[in-house]
Amino acid sequence: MAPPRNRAQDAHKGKGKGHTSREGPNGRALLADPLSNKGVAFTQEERERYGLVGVLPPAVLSLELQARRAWEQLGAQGDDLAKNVYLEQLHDRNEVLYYRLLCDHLPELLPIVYDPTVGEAIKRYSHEYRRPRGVYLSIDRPQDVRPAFQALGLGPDDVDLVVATDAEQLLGIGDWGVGGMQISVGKLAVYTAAAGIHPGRAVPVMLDVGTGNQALLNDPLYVGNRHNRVRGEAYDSFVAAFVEAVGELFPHALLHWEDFGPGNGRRILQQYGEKIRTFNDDMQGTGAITLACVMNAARVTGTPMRDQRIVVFGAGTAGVGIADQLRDAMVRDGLDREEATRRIWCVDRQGLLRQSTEGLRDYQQPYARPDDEWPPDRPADLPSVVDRAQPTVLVGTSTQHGAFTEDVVRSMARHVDRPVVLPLSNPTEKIEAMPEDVLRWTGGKALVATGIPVPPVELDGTTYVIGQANNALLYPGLGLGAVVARADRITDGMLQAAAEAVAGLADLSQPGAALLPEVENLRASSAVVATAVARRAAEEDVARARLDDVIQQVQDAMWQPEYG
Ligand SMILES: NC(=O)c1ccc[n+]([C@@H]2O[C@H](COP(=O)([O-])OP(=O)(O)OC[C@H]3O[C@@H](n4cnc5c(N)ncnc54)[C@H](O)[C@@H]3O)[C@@H](O)[C@H]2O)c1
Ligand SMILES: O=C(O)C[C@H](O)C(=O)O
Ligand SMILES: [Mg+2]
Repeated sequence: MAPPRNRAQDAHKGKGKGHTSREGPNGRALLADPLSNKGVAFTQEERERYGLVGVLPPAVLSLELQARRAWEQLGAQGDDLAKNVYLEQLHDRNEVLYYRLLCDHLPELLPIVYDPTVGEAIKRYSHEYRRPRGVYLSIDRPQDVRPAFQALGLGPDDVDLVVATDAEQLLGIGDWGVGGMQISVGKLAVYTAAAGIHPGRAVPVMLDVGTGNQALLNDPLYVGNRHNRVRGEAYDSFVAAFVEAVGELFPHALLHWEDFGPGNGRRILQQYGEKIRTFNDDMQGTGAITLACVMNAARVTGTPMRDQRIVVFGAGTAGVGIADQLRDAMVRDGLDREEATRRIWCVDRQGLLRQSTEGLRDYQQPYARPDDEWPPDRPADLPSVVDRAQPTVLVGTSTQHGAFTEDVVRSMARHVDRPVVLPLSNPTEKIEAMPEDVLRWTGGKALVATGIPVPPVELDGTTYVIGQANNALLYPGLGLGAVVARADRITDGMLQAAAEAVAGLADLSQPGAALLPEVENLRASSAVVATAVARRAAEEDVARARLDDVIQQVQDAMWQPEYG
């Protein structure tokens, strides 16, 4: 898994001696190459060898001291968006230093490079724009898809991972066109910080098919395609050209789809999911992390999976992805598919989804309740559904801030002793309820996890740690496991193995314990998840790599933010 054109890493592996300009940039060009740049950490010998004499101030600093300086500079930034911009600039200058900072301060910096600040960075993309990062593909120039990847100068064995978005449904903030590049970049940063995916072997991609966001179309500074979203056949053949180019040029790469609209996202997965190494993070990653959460809640409450009653509010990409995985888990716990489906109530804009509901989408259909069970004249809004269905678990993937009102949560708590409340919408301004409120309304009885990071809540002498039910706790390990195993596909079994591994890492012994492992331990937990995923791939016969010592192979595959 040698990195392409990365002098710092080559040197680490003892291949760094005698480099000439033929093998990589020298002089000032070397400082401009973020994967090779060490800045003032270049030793005197390296400065002489690489044509850096007189280019740098004389002192040689260690990575630790550079990280201390960067941390100081970061602290001087005015707000979280400024911190995000600062970190992205560092990312563009010196990747080892960037990841060193990220790995050393994951709980503090994940919210800056990822959710929730990444939402702000997406919205401000064209205004904060400084440098490009990743591959931008335009639907107006499908002939450029292949040359754009070829221009990376990478060979067939050089890429492990491609993260792509078309930016139609970014987090809960909707369509932000080319600004969506920041979600591909942010997801990859998490892959590297959390699971050691090599930053030089991962490619963020923006599939610019236009935008329906009028404000962007009217903004003279907007740097994306200035037309409405293209749909239909042209869209599908653009996506097909992308999949084909990646498959041919980088045959071992895992293809991760992020923040597509529900129609396209599901269709793409149906088309390619069985054929290539690919997954949709919002449907499958979110489904699996939520399953981990519910499995642990079931441990705490003592209510087995098959007895759960689940209300999903917001039956879109994430909501139905979650419903699917919870249903399958109930089936594994002894129910038949029909019984399991009947234990899930999906509520969307139209209220409870019923067979007669107008505008039902195909992926919602399996969860539509029979009309004789819920007559058309019965109220079907969230409070009525909660009141009648008496759920043990309430999932929020609606983007509706405050939708889990005091009434709804109290009504749930009237029927179950320990209600499981999961307001998963991101970023902060979209969350269905804040954990502090949910805990207060239920006298500390609720088990809560959220998509965004939330500080612990103190209530009546107990500290409630809020697990972050964000796919970031799952997809890095899933991806690393698939890469190590060289899995042909991402199977349901691999997702299930990832969910079980994450669930098993949470310490549920204390009152107020989080339902999920702490972000602080994400690197260690991603390795455990990757090991479980790779093993399952081998069991299911989709692993192409020989896995003699999976634990060691996972460790060996994890890139460390260190200079060579
Ligand atoms: N925590 C996580 O890991 C995670 C992962 C994926 C998505 N999410 C969050 O989930 C939310 C939804 O994302 P998505 O990709 O599924 O989007 P989506 O557009 O596919 O789905 C949202 C659904 O909510 C419905 N909805 C909108 N307004 C509603 C209302 N007033 N009442 C009921 N339903 C309503 C929409 O009709 C749609 O079906 C976002 O905020 C996203 O950040 C969280
Ligand atoms: O990106 C995240 O933070 C989680 C999820 O993929 C989302 O779309 O909200
Ligand atoms: Mg997403």
